[in-house]
Amino acid sequence: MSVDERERLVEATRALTYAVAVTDLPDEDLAAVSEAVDSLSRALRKQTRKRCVTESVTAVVESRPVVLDRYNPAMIPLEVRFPEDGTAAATVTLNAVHQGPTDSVHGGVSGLLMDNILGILVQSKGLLCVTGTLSLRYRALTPLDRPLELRAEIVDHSGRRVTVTGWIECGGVRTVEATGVFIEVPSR
Ligand SMILES: CCCCCCCCCC(=O)SCCNC(=O)CCNC(=O)[C@H](O)C(C)(C)COP(=O)(O)OP(=O)(O)OC[C@H]1O[C@@H](n2cnc3c(N)ncnc32)[C@H](O)[C@@H]1OP(=O)(O)O
Repeated sequence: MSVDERERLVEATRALTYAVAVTDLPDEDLAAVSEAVDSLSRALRKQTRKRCVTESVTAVVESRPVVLDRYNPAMIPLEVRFPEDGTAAATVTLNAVHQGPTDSVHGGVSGLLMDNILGILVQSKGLLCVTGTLSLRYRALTPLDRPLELRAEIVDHSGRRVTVTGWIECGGVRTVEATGVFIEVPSR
C-alpha cells in the first residue's frame, strides 16, 4: 500500500469512528452496518504488520513542519510548526470522539496532546528523550469543535533532564497548562 493510500484509509477510518460516535440511527439499522464494518476488518487483516507505521526520529529532526500520528487512526494527527523563537506550535480541532464526561475535551486526551507537543519539541532539537514526568493543570474546560492552539517551550536543560512547559488555548483562554520533565536516553 502506498503511503498516500494508507493516509486516505486512516482518514476514512477516522471519519467512520466519528460517524459511529454520533450516529443516531435506530438499532435495527445498525446490524447491517456492523456486518459491513466486520467484513472490512477481515479484509484488512489478510495481511498485517506487528506495529503501526510511525514517523522516524530522523524525520522529526529534519522535517518542518512535522506531522505526528498520521497513520494511526486511534491517535490525533498533529501538524507541529516550529516558529523562529524556538517553541513548537500546533492547531487542532477535536470532536465528539474525544469528549469527556463534561461535554468538553477529555482530560486524558489533553494530556496526550501536551505529551506529544512537548515531546516533539525536545526531539526536534535532536535530543532523544522519553517523558519522565508530565504534570497538568486544568484551568478551564477545553471546548470541542473549536480550534485549539497548542504551544511548548523548553525552559531548562540540565544533565539528562529537559524541562518543557506548554499549554492549550481556545479563543484566547488558556484551558490547560503542562510541565514535562523529559529524560535523555541512549539511542537504540
Ligand atoms: C517520533 C517522535 C515522537 C515524539 C513525541 C512523543 C512524545 C511522547 C514521549 C513518551 O510518551 S515516552 C513514553 C512514556 N515514558 C516512559 O515510558 C518512560 C519510562 N521510564 C524510563 O524509561 C526510565 O524511568 C527513565 C529513562 C525516565 C529514567 O531511568 P534512568 O534509570 O535512565 O534514570 P536515572 O534514575 O539514572 O535518572 C537520570 C536523571 O533523570 C531524573 N529522572 C529519572 N526519572 C525521572 C522521572 N520520572 N521524572 C523526572 N526526573 C526523572 C533523575 O532524577 C536523574 O536526574 P539527574 O541526572 O539530574 O540526577
